[in-house]
Amino acid sequence: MNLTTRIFKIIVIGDSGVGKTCLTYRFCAGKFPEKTEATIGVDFRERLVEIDGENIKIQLWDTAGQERFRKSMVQHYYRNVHAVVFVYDITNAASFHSLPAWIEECKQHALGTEVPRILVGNKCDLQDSVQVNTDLAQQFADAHSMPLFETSAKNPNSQGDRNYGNSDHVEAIFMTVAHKLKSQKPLVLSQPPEVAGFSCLIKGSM
Ligand SMILES: Nc1nc2c(ncn2[C@@H]2O[C@H](COP(=O)(O)OP(=O)(O)OP(=O)(O)O)[C@@H](O)[C@H]2O)c(=O)[nH]1
Repeated sequence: MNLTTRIFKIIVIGDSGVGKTCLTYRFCAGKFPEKTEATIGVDFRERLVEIDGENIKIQLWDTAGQERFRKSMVQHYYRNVHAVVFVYDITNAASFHSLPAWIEECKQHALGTEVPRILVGNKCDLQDSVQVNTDLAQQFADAHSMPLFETSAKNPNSQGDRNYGNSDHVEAIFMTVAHKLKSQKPLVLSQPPEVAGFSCLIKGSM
């Protein structure tokens, strides 16, 4: 019997308002939060999943998009990171144009190229307000060797131009990252098993 639980630390970064809190909440709590406030420092959510008979704890570090709320915490985000999720808002071109700066921040904190990265375009339910088309985002993703996912934390079943037909797409995105990490060589962090299911720390305002 396997008594250890591997922990995967995944940081979620991108401009303020792109939906990082909503995406992480969707994955950990299974729903869209009724109300969110700007993240201060970092919020931390986690969910226990089982992959191929092994317990995996997926820790999502929801980082503040606003510079003034990041400064003091930023060093902590980047310690022992297993994967990075870059998020932009498909209805906000500026959030897409900020991506190089977020990639640079990772580089500044010595995140190696071996750390898997994915790109997520959020808010696909708002198809009438698209400012970043899929082809442009795909070119960027290809140039940085990242897979691209377009989704909606609000309605993960939203039908967009392409790729959005899968049910609970947000779930599939984070599980894809977890599967990728599991297939890599064993990681050092482990801890005794906890109660089955998931636990989730959420902001007081929700
Ligand atoms: N329509 C729509 N709105 C969304 C979606 N995801 C988030 N939002 C809204 O976008 C706003 C910002 O969402 P947050 O999740 O707080 O954004 P954030 O990236 O965590 O922002 P910071 O904490 O400031 O970095 C909120 O009003 C959400 O309700 C989505 O998929 N669709």
